[in-house]
Amino acid sequence: MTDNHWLIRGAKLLGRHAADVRVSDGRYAQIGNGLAAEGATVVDAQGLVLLPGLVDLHTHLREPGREDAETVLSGTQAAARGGYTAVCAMANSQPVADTAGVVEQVWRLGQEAGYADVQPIGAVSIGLQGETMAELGTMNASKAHVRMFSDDGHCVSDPQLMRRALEYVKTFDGLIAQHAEEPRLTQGAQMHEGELSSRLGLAGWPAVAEEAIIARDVLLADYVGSRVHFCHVSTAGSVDIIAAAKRKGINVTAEVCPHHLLLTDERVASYDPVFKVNPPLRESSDVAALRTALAEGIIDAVATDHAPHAEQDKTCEWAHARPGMLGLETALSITVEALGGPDNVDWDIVAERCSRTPARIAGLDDHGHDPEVGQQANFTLIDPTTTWTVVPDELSSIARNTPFAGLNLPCTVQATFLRGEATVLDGKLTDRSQETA
Ligand SMILES: NC(=O)N[C@@H](CC(=O)O)C(=O)O
Ligand SMILES: [Zn+2]
Ligand SMILES: [Zn+2]
Repeated sequence: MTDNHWLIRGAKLLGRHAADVRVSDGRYAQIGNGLAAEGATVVDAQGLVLLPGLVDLHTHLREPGREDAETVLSGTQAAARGGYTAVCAMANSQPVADTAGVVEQVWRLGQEAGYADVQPIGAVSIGLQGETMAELGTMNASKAHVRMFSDDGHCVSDPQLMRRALEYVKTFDGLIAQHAEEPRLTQGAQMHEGELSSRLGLAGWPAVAEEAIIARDVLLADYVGSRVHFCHVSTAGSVDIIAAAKRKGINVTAEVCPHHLLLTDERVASYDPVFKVNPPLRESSDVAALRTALAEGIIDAVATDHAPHAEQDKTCEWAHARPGMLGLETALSITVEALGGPDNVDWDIVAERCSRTPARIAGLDDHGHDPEVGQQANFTLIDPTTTWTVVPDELSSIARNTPFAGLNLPCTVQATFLRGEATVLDGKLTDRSQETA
């Protein structure tokens, strides 16, 4: 059923004043008080907070290649339930998204599913091998309009390749999203290197392996005059380097993941591989520094690094388990928690870090806008007064590897609208199969 006219009644826009919002033919049509229903479907949004639809800079959708862990459909359904209207899909699929063909396929699958816009990220190097630059220009010129490139899962560790890639993307105002991990410093690494790794006898992944690459790439971005974005920043030392770079006016941006804002390496003591992730869970001093940096804007955005893994790749011995955890359906709740909880959070900062800024970084012009007549109606409605318990089997993702199982979290997503159509209503996915035939 197509429903083109909606009246959202009484939502608190950006958590501030309540207003009625009329949505017609995909766009905001009227914003005011006491608007008449006039044939529109009415959504009672009293007490709900309206935010621009969230935008994820870092999602692993696993299609093509590992549809047993996630598909574009299941991943974007998880996104919609998490309040997202757009996700950037990482390139480490099988085959790797290193050609126009693969990025166009992923883009089209997103459009067909109809739950969130999928913006493919292209690989920097062919096959993520870190040797030969992929055809960035061809991917940019394709229907998928790729502007962001990343070898995520791997670091672009060769400084010459990184330099050339930065030079190349500069020609079309693109950017490189770096997974900062000096591979020589993390060989065999199983967890954060610190007091606990020594005690548990697990090989360490030192903070300096991340910080050394971030420092190098800040210098390269400055030298080349191009843009670098740092994925999943996890240490206090990285925050210091990024802050210094920004003070100098160097064009760098950074994201932090919800799990790094909430969890520490102490979880590893359970040897439950659900807590294994790259970069690893760090120390409480890192968590504190990341929270402050996010609140202050030194870290620009929250990104999920949603990394679904099939049961057999996660429910095994720690050393053999794949790194990565689910994120899309829990990110908003954890961000609110990390920014002071539902009673104290500044919703404008949530909108900035989870929607406006990531949309700007990714170049998604129709996303990340506050309600304004004429803009595309991409938004989400959040109930800040409710809490929910994370039950893995109730998530929309195919995979089950959430590190937050059993946790009681603030805020529920009541509805999400993509281009003026509900993808989630009353907390449940809508049927989108008619929309996209
Ligand atoms: N974060 C992870 O631990 N894993 C990611 C890759 C990555 O983001 O580096 C994955 O693709 O599973
Ligand atoms: Zn990564
Ligand atoms: Zn990732």
